Amino acid sequence: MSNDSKGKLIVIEGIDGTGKSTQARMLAEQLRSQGLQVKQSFEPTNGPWGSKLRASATSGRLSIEEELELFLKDRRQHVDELIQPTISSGGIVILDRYYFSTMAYQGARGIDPLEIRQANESFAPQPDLLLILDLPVDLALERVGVRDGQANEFEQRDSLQFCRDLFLSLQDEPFAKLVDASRDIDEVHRQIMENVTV
Ligand SMILES: Nc1ncnc2c1ncn2[C@@H]1O[C@H](COP(=O)(O)OP(=O)(O)O)[C@@H](O)[C@H]1O
Ligand SMILES: Cc1cn([C@H]2C[C@H](O)[C@@H](COP(=O)(O)OP(=O)(O)O)O2)c(=O)[nH]c1=O
Repeated sequence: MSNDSKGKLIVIEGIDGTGKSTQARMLAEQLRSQGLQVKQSFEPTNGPWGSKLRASATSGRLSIEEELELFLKDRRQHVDELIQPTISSGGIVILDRYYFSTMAYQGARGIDPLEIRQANESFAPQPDLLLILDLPVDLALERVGVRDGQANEFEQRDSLQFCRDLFLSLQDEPFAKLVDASRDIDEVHRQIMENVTV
């Protein structure tokens, strides 16, 4: 589904620990300082389906079928209630994770990423800009480890490698930009701003 609304959808993707939340916050602040209407959001959301998914990350992983169904339900609600209304009214949405994470993380569990993409794009608008924050898995785990004390079910090394490779496979998409997330926070922000023409 192409995004032909007046506003802009900016998506930040990358494995856990690449700095998505940090950069999403800095980008939103920068664009708001330029007088733009910006909504920052993330997936899984804090809605009913997203909350169930978050709980499962530590209480015990759901079956791949249940997990995929919940991510699709969470995203449909997110598109209907926040994403589409905001960009249709000319606003900017900055997302910390979107359906590319589903392609990566549920792809790592054996579902065909292309099928996941097609299922999502039947209702979810493609982004105007996809920022892929790239970082070696070991470096990312070091950052997450420091923050969470231990990696959760989603953050096992081999599946993170699959996810990193999946994200990298998207860099040739017309809307994608690869960002070296190993640089310091301000340098990563500078790289991102180079790609965000308002
Ligand atoms: N460029 C960076 N260099 C070093 N540490 C970073 C950088 N960006 C973020 N961090 C730190 O790494 C951890 C994960 O950052 P976060 O933005 O939550 O990543 P994500 O949302 O991708 O999981 C946090 O402790 C954060 O302060
Ligand atoms: C959006 C999305 C996230 N996830 C996973 C990635 C995260 O490890 C986990 C929880 O997301 P999140 O709370 O955003 O973790 P983090 O802040 O570390 O990014 O959900 C999927 O498996 N599929 C998806 O479609």
